This record gives sequence, C-alpha cells and structure tokens, in this order.
Amino acid sequence: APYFPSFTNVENAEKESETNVPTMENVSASTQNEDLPNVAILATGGTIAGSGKSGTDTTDYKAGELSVEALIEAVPEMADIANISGEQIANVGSPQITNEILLELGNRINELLATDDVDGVVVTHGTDTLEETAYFLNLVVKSDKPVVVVGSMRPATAVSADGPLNLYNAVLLASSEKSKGKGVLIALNDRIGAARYITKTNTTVVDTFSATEEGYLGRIVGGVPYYYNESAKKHTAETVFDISDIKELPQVDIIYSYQNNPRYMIDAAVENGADGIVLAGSGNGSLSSAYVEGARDAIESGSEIVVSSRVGGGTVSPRDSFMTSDSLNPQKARILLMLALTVTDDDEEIQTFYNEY
Ligand SMILES: NC(=O)C[C@H](N)C(=O)O
Repeated sequence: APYFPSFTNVENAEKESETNVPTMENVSASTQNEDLPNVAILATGGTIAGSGKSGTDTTDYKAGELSVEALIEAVPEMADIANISGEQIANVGSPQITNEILLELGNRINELLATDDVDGVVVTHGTDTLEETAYFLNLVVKSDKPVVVVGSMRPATAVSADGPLNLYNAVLLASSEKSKGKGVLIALNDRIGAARYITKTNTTVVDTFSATEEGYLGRIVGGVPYYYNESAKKHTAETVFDISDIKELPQVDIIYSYQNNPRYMIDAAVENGADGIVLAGSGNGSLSSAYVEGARDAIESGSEIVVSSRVGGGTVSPRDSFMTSDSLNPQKARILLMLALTVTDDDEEIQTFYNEY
C-alpha cells in the first residue's frame, strides 16, 4: 500500500475500534507482555486524529475526528514495543485547548505516572498549540518517567500521512529508559525535541517544528533513539509548580507590538481582569511609548507585565522597567506566567522563574 492502510478508511477504523482498547482501569494482565514497558496514550485531537474528504485533502480536513482506539489500532507495530492503553481526554483542534483541558491532562498524567502500572505517557495533540501544552506539562509533571507530545501535519486520511510513524516514534521514546529525566519531549519527523525549545515555524509543511538555537535533544534512527543534548533548564520532577489543587489558572493575555500600536488593548486586558500580560515586543523586547505607558498603568492596577519578543528567537535581555521572558516566545512565556502566578506575585521571584525554567 502506498500509505498507511488502516488510516485511509476512517469509517472502518471507527467501526473496528468500538471495543477493546484497554484503558489503565480495564487493562487485563493476560494481554500484557511483562517484558515490555506500559505506555498510556492520552489523546486530545488534532490533525493526527483528523479526517479529510480525499487522500490529497491536507487543508480542509476536520481535526479531532478519530478516536484514540482508532489511532492505536492503526499502528499495530506499537504492540511490539510496549503494552499500550488509551484514554480520550478531548478530541478537538488544538486552538480549542483550554486551561481546563491543560489542568485535566496534567493531573491525569501525574496520577498515571505515580503508579507502577505506567512507564511512560504519549499525548496526541494538534500541532497549532502543541508547544504550549508540551511546555505546560514540562513545568507540572512530577515524574522522571518519559512524557512525549506528538502530532502530525497531514490528517490520518492523507496520502503519506505523517501521523502513524510519529505516533510509533513517540511510543518508542516513551518506552525508552534513555528518555527518563529529559523533560517533556516533542517527537515529529524523527527528531527528539525538548518542550522548552521546540516551536512551530511553518503554517503547513510537514517539517514545521524546529528547535530554537538551543537545539534538539537527538533523533530516532532505524527505530532507535539517539540522544546528544540535555536541556539546561529546570523541568518536570524538579519544578516548584503543583497543579493538584488548582481549579482555575490565572488569566494571562498576550499583546503584540507593531508600529503605531495604541495602548487600548493593554487597557482592555486590565479592564477584563488580566492577572498578567505578556507583551510580544519587537526586536530585543523593545516597546513603543504607548505600550510602556500602558504597561506601567497596568502594573499600577495589579497586572503583572512580562516582555517577550515577536522575533521568534533569541533572549530578551534583562531590564529595570519590566520582567523579561528569557528566550521563551510569547505563547510559552504566557504558560510560565500563569503557573508563576499560582506561586507568587513577587517580581523578583517571577523573573527568577523565567531565568531558570
Ligand atoms: N496539524 C495540526 O494538528 C493543526 C490543527 N489545526 C490543530 O492544531 O489541531
């Protein structure tokens, strides 16, 4: 077959999969191979679970259509490397991922990894906001066991769908002792990336995910993970963030900089109760006078301000006037500010988080 057969007929995949993919609750000891690690796949939707009208439909398809059972049954080779269980956390395109879903996902992963029954977790996710979820998990998972976030750019129904091998590779990484203690990983296109450093860089192409200058951790070659680097930033078991009792995350908004920008968006965020605002400054976090004044007033009103950059790479250098995001892009700087505000509203402490995480 020119492309992965089980993924090409979504109707059959759905029909065949109505039963029997084990969840951690009903996984039966008799179906387990004791020599293999146990990997739980938590599905949230995205293009990896997407379905189009034809094999060449790569833009008008619907994300979040296939169930976790269908994804698992489409890649039977995963059973050779791990005992697989599946859970459906959500089934949405990733722009629909909310703070509520993040909290549910993070708490469920911590629950699973705290048991001896799960050795690693794979999260299937839409690529548009994948880096935000991965970085969130990087900060709240309380375990050294591997957590791998994976997606695809082509829907499951496409010719040369990239989902099946990406999913297999994610399970491979989640099953590997070598992946322990590396922080949350992002696995696409045979590359192993750290959640802290990976970002989406292209609207449509398959190799859209890139590491920032800080680099990749490694790659997968012939079904074997090769690691070369480690992240110098704190993650997972060594972080201070604890979401077990958190019902709602603080409201943090992102506001973009551009020539002639009016300050009313900052004012509107404050009026709507933003606990924090990340400013996507230009260059090295530079801001117009309108934004500087708006941001000063926002601080007076009790909102925290963090300056990141719209540039897409580099470190925003420290300054006296506002906190800065180190090398976190605005969307990841927002994730860290939400979590930081669950711990403190002290600027110095929050700045230290930006430098350490
Ligand atoms: N490739 C993808 O997964 C894009 C999709 N719109 C999503 O983020 O859910």
